[in-house]
Amino acid sequence: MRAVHFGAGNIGRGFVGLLLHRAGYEVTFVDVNPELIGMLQTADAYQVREVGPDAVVHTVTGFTGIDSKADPTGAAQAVADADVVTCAVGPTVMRFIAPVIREGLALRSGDPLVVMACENAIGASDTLREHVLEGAEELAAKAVFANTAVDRIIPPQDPAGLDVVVEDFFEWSIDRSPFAGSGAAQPAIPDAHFVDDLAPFIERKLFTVNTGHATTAYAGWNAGIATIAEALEDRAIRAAVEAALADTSRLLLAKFGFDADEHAAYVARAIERFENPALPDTCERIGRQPLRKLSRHERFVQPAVELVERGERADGLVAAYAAALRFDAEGDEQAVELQRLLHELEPADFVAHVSGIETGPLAETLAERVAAARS
Ligand SMILES: NC(=O)c1ccc[n+]([C@@H]2O[C@H](COP(=O)([O-])OP(=O)(O)OC[C@H]3O[C@@H](n4cnc5c(N)ncnc54)[C@H](O)[C@@H]3O)[C@@H](O)[C@H]2O)c1
Ligand SMILES: O=P(O)(O)OC[C@@H](O)[C@@H](O)[C@H](O)[C@H](O)CO
Repeated sequence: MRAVHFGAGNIGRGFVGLLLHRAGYEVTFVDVNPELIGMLQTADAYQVREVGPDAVVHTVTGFTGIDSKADPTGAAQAVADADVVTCAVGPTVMRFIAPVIREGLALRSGDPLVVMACENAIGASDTLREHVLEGAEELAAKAVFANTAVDRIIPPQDPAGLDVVVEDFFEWSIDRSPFAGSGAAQPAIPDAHFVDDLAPFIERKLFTVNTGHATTAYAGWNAGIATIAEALEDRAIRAAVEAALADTSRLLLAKFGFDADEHAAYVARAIERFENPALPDTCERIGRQPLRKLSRHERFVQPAVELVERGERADGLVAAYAAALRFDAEGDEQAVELQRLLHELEPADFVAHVSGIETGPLAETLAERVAAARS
């Protein structure tokens, strides 16, 4: 069985590539980083080293790499020949891999290709599908796109090698509904979890792990703290994280009917995972791409909108949004753009442009926070 995975970074090598290898796939990693691809082409194996109480060291073999910038035709042919295509390139990068997948589908014959985006975003595979089929609707029957939710904290790695250090926790939930009647079999990936309805899984993950993570990161950054674990030692920061997660918990319990105790345990486990002392993760990585994180369907604004629609307050999320406005990491293009927009746009225009809310009490509250962050 052959898999092509776009994005040979942390999640690519340390999570999706590993689970596909364990499922028996030969994995071709496609990336645009020539050094990384060179290592993937010459190495026979790399290790995924878990840290934590249930830690295991995994050895991944049977892979290769293709640089899609240098060899777009080779990458498209690999897609054409694959059983499964996955990606973990970042939600904003999916549109750049779409032409390669489109070209691969055009070359393909036989069963429909299974495509699964493994990004932190609701409906990422649907978004990828739109990009792939743009101007090429005739290819629609050649692929089945299934949404997924991926969860494993993987901090920045040593770029000189392929080995990856990861937490021992992982969860890969995949929507099984697109496979029914599609002509493509549900892939056999024993470490993944196929579900009939992905919404509770992706929303619980994004609005707990990622909301809590981002709240910690922005508060930590503003306090001059480098790591997530250190930030959580600060009582005020921990209280801010708890307030944001109290908001999302109210929403998730009301929306999906989760058991309250089980959800409280899920939240507590997420915070424990952030604190893992063996896995130093930075406020800069977790805060990366703040414009994406402040956008309409992301970890702060989406749950806040839904709470307000239900007649509830979202003060913890609003405070986290306000903290994010001060994220000014110099090496992060979106942080630079955020600071430009913050100072050039009127507050209400900033909220409309960045977060997609134009009117109503939440728009007004967020605009007040934007005005405060400008001064
Ligand atoms: N790291 C984590 O803890 C974690 C956990 C769950 C989900 N995710 C999600 O996984 C995705 C990837 O995150 P990551 O941490 O692995 O990032 P990363 O930066 O480590 O890896 C991304 C890789 O994509 C490659 N890339 C960029 N443009 C490309 C293109 N046009 N074609 C092919 N490859 C390209 C980069 O060179 C890089 O190797 C994101 O959506 C992220 O939100 C990350
Ligand atoms: O990847 P992002 O930028 O969407 O979010 C940063 C982190 O919160 C994220 O990578 C987590 O580590 C991950 O989602 C855990 O599963």
